[in-house]
Amino acid sequence: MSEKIKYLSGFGNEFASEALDGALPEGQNSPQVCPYGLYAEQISGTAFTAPRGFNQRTWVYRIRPSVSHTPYSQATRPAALAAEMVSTPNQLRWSPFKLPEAGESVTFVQGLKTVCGYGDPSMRAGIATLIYTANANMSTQRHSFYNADGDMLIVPQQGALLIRTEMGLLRVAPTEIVVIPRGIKFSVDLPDGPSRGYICETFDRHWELPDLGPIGANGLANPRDFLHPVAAYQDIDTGAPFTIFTKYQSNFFSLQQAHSPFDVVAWHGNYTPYKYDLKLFNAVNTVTFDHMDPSIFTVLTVKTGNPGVALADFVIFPPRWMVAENTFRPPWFHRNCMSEFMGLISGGYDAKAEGFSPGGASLHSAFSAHGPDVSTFEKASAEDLKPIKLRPDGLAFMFETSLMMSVSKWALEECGDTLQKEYYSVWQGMPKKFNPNKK
Ligand SMILES: O=C(O)Cc1cc(O)ccc1O
Ligand SMILES: [Fe+2]
Repeated sequence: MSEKIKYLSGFGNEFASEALDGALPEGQNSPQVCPYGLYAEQISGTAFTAPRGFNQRTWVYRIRPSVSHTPYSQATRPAALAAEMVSTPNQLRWSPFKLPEAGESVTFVQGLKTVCGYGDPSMRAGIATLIYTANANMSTQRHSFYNADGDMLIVPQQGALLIRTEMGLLRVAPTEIVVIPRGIKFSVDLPDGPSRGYICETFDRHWELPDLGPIGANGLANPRDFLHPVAAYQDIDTGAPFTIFTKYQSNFFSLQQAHSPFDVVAWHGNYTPYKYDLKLFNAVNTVTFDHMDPSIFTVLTVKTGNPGVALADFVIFPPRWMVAENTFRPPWFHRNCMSEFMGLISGGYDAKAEGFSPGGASLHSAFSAHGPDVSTFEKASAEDLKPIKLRPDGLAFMFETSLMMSVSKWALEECGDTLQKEYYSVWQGMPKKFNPNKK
């Protein structure tokens, strides 16, 4: 795969793409006979009757209709995916999640592990935070996957992902993210070898750009920087069968078919995977004083019906200038009704002097206190407040949810010493500074 992959840019657009000239029917979706003998198929990502501004569907024109397959059968679910969950309000932190051992072969789907979450995809309510660690290509095994339960916002931390989807190809490297909406089939290869990353799975609605309010018409993640695939099809119906895995009601099923599921020659619509490079995020923040709420760094959001309350916010902490005067610049001590899962793509993070490493994670659940560790507090209370460029190599992110998440048994017990049992100690020994005689 050496040639450059092409993309269509925009957010929420009606796109149209054809890999063969004239493969898209003109002026209608389902003609009596489609060009080139293709089958027309609609993929609906919202209810047929969703209001226009929310309605998402794509028409695909494919070599065979998706329904030409043998029955689904129960498949083995990856052991740490959607398994047993435990309730705990403890502040938790994990060292970098371990990559597969050299002798193991683990694909992206086989390497999915639930860290925390809450809800039920059957009720279309909830969220899950997953980690993937993988070292094997899905395409060589003719494996693909679709998630009937939720959209997946994938944050690669180590290694690029070459993702073949029904709508075409995407290459997604660390600093980029990709959203695969529910129901869309995809297969992941690992051109850089062993790979790791984070996933926010949302069981309701879809990701949107946040409103900008007084910021105005531009800023944060700009719509034109979101990239969608162009049609690219495989016409393969010989050799080994193709296996499609699906997660459906948190269970795993698989089906087999004799032809490639990536046989879409043309498509049009607004229900497609897309990627975005976080380096293009146009950060906005204070130019006077005080540390702003992290919502100022929201890249994408999944709303609830409750105004301003997100099922999930995807927030980043990018390299940026810090200029606030007379201000404690790192994140303050706080307790939040929302739950905060954080990951680190590269570099470091301004609230923690050490222990929060790229490929690791932390969870600060509803109302569990957290904030700067002792050494960060001491340093930031004494530092000279000249303008500084904060961590040119640092890229942290947060999945913030209004739900109270449980934590998987795997993340609490089975991932071994990855869980930092002494995390609480970073806040022990905060010196008493109070002196009623000195203001
Ligand atoms: O807890 C964290 O580190 C995330 C966070 C960052 C910030 O700048 C303000 C609040 C907040 O929860
Ligand atoms: Fe926080």
